[in-house]
Amino acid sequence: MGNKRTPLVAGNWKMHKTPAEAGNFVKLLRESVDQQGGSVEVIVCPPFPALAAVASKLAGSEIGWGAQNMHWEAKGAFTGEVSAPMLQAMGCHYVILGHSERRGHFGENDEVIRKKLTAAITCGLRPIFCLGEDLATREAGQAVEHCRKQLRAGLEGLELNQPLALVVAYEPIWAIGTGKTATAEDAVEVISALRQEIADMYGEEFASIMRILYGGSVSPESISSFMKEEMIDGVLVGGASLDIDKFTAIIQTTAKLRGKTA
Ligand SMILES: O=C(CO)COP(=O)(O)O
Repeated sequence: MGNKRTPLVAGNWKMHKTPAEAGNFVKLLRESVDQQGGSVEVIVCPPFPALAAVASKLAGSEIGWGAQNMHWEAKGAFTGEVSAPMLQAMGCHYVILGHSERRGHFGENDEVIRKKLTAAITCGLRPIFCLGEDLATREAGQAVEHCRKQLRAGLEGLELNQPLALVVAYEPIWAIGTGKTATAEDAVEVISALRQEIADMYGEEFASIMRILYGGSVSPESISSFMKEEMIDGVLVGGASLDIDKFTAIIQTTAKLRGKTA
């Protein structure tokens, strides 16, 4: 029974780890979680300077990697930025877009995020499109509507040829880095609404295949409550993905509860 979606465990390292630290980490990760036959998809998203080290240590492994941001133009006079073709040339499969830290600290709005999503997909990168409400919005009972709106705003006019080209991550802002996770029920409520929205935009079949993750203070202790819910297709992990034991434990619990056998 259940759905056919392969669970995804993604580590967002944010602004952590030098190239040497990142290389050592993924070497250990490879030793402990590679060779599961793709029952769980695992990726890490290091900062830009560590991408080359990660790519070289993970070459030929089942573990993938992605970036945390990109510009929407392919090239040009944009000091300090990197583009989708550059990330693709580094072997990135994924790019995190729309993260609340980009929205909050760097002023990224729906229009910017939409342009980035389009550029990434056009280039063959899979965006992990993050969205989520702040505490005031949740307390006002507006969480579901807020997230639906963010999803629609990001995807407006976006052509998707296939549902695996995009991953959505529900990350309530009040749960990020706070040690306070949403309950699995909270996450299921929002994620079900997002899946319905995807069905309205792209059709039921699309919505049954596209993956929607939860993120926000995910830990070895909380992972099983999320992975018991068929509606949640994996997790986007911040702090706990920096620690090899914690990240490995999260992956192993996900494999145990939800791993797909080929
Ligand atoms: O922002 C996050 C992942 O993108 C979540 O971070 P934490 O797991 O540290 O709360």
